[in-house]
Amino acid sequence: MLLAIILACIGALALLTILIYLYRPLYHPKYLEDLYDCHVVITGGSSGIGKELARLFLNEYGSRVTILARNSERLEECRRDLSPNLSDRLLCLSVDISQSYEEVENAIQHAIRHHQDKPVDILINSAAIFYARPFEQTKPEEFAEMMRINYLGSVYCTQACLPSMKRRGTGRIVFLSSQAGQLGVFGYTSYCSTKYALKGLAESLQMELERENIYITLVFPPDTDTPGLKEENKSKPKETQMINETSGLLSAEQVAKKIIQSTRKGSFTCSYGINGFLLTCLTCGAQPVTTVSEIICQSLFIGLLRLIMLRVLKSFYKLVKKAKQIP
Ligand SMILES: NC(=O)C1=CN([C@@H]2O[C@H](COP(=O)(O)OP(=O)(O)OC[C@H]3O[C@@H](n4cnc5c(N)ncnc54)[C@H](OP(=O)(O)O)[C@@H]3O)[C@@H](O)[C@H]2O)C=CC1
Ligand SMILES: CCCCCCCCCCCCCCCC(=O)[C@@H](N)CO
Repeated sequence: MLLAIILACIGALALLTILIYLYRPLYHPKYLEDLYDCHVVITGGSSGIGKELARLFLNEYGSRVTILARNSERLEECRRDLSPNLSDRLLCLSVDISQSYEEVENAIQHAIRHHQDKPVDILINSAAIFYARPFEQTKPEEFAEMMRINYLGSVYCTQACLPSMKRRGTGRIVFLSSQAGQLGVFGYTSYCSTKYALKGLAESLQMELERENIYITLVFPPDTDTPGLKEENKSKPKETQMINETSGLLSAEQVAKKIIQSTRKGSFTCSYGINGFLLTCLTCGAQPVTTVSEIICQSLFIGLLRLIMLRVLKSFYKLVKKAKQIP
């Protein structure tokens, strides 16, 4: 009996070794050791997660930072907060990333000139708008606006930064998706779609850019304590609130720190907490992998995770039904 168990274990180990050999990670990004003097462009860097990222890059790593956002007053306030001594390492530019590609391109060119012709090393697409609202209460133009900012804005910024990355054969591009970019949630018909769109963009783009040594990170945070979330909470349907609560609430600093870590590693995905980890494992589909542990978790657990997810989903459907009865 004992012998049979030992043999089975050895067999399983051998099989696993062969599998690991056959299924090596798709690519091996080089770890970004030195962030000092790196030029980091952060869209939506005047608030929330983007602002926290700007703070960390500036103060912890000594990087050069360019922030793009619309509201000039908020940008000015952000400049005073992050760089009270008016360092020229921080450039804040007022631009709407969703309006015209030319405008975005001019802003990026301006930023490169400002930072002593340093091309963009890291682009972080954090700018977005979001609110939770039932489908029928969302106007058609609101769907268009959200897609323009959250999706097209990220496309424009990426296109404007890419040529200089390609020329040098190095670069990192980050897209802020959300756990709501991994599953549909009550009240997020417009928002989820924009975040799902980023997944298609990121996967296709990584296939084009891996040979150029440019790596993409797709980030899936749960609710994060930011001015954007406070605004969203003012009119959030209780169904959305209850579903989101199951994944907890993080601080912008927690989210930003892990984004920097994952970007340095060049990981394709960046997720948070146990729910985030399981959700990312479950929804990996045809995403690229960069580590053996991802391959093992995904191949061993997806079936089981699907069963768990169906239970979770059932509880969400129940909760939504119940909520209709509560005035
Ligand atoms: N907070 C959360 O719970 C979660 C957030 N996320 C994602 O993380 C990212 C950051 O979120 P968060 O920090 O909460 O957001 P905030 O609402 O706090 O900040 C959004 C930033 O984007 C900028 N922005 C919005 N529209 C435009 C535009 N058209 N052009 C340029 N800049 C724009 C805003 O500045 P201005 O208005 O002045 O232009 C602001 O700086 C978003 O992509 C969001 O979807 C993901 C999961 C959870
Ligand atoms: C098998 C694994 C089980 C996993 C459980 C899944 C729980 C999902 C909760 C969904 C939370 C969505 C948060 C969106 C936050 C966001 O993007 C907004 N705050 C921005 O507006």
